[in-house]
Amino acid sequence: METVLVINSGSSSLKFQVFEVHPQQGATGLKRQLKGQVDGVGSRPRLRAVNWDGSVATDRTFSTDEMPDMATAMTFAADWLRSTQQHVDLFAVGHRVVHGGPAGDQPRLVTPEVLAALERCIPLAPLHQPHNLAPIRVLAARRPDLPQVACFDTAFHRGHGPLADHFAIPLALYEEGVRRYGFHGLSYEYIATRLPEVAPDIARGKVIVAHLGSGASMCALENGRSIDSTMSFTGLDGLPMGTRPGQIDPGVILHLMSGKGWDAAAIERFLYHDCGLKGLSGISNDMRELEASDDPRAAFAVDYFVYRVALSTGMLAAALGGLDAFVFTAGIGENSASIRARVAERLAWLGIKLDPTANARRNLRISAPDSRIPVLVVPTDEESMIARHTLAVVTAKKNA
Ligand SMILES: Nc1ncnc2c1ncn2[C@@H]1O[C@H](COP(=O)(O)OP(=O)(O)O)[C@@H](O)[C@H]1O
Ligand SMILES: CC(=O)OP(=O)(O)O
Ligand SMILES: [Mg+2]
Repeated sequence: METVLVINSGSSSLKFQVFEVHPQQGATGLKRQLKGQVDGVGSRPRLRAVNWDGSVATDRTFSTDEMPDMATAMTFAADWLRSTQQHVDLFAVGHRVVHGGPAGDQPRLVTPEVLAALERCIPLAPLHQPHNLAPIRVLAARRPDLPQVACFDTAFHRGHGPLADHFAIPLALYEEGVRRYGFHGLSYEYIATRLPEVAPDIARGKVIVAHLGSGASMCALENGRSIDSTMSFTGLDGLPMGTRPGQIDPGVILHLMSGKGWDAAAIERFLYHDCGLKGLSGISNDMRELEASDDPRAAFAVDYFVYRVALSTGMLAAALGGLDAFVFTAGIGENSASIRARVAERLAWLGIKLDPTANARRNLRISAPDSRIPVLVVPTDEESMIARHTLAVVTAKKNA
């Protein structure tokens, strides 16, 4: 049996899937065999994987001492995968690579030149890119014959018009690559391919997708294409996240530098690791822990998150010039009925109204029948999007 292995490391999780592959059947020739993740990295690490039939392949919790960071998460997951996948023949490996840079408008077969270009993007995604590239490098050294495909979070947004793609800074910097790239593109692309299947009535319309996870952003889709997004040059912009502040006045950074004498490394650590839900609450970056806490600082951090999702909805609805549907996805969007309810309450002025039972059950449609705008929960699957791209890129190369 030949397989495609997909690796996706996020800011608090490492996700992987194994697909059986039949290249001659094209995009339909992928069948999921195994789906797993290490989540809660930094709070309560857990490695869990399920087989294609839903049976549990492994389920293990770790202390934060045993698994302090994403690098150790990667080692535990790789060791476990090696032990279970001894008899399979790898056809290709697909990787989520968060930053594709100015040239990253589509998935790429990894070559030394591609890898070097992606390494230059590390400063633009320090929380993700090193973990995205580490397994590519290890596999390239061990198995130089094995095709590897890099799929970029930024690629789906590369069709943005110039108004959405620029900062108001001198154009020379835009030419150097200082642009509003946008991220979570593999997730938005997957949702855009899912909507015609699950909600054909709205799939071609103006849709806001809220990808609310440890990293969080929102995207304005029109006819399945990205028009604008809350994240920009790096994954720091837009919504508050587990440990990132989201939109912040650059004057704060100047103040940290000249008022408090912080250097670039200290500021980078602060912005990527100490802000967001963790910074505001002083308790945790994990939404589950904040929702379970009765500490007022936890409640404030949750309020702030909900407020900023609602503000960004107004902004993206303006970018679209209207709104036909709102979609929740990712860790928080798929699993927290209370966050969905609270966001919807703040959007009542748009005519949004949830059906509490449908929301509690996480139905596909969670809006009330008389809601002016349908609200959906569509579970994302970045890995299956990566598997499809990987199969297409490798097959095209073999047929060339
Ligand atoms: N039942 C739940 N209620 C609230 N938040 C949840 C729930 N399940 C998961 N989450 C949150 O989802 C986030 C992780 O989302 P995910 O999309 O997997 O993140 P990432 O890919 O960025 O690591 C965490 O903040 C976690 O607390
Ligand atoms: C870009 C980003 O923030 O990704 P994640 O949500 O997986 O951390
Ligand atoms: Mg993610």
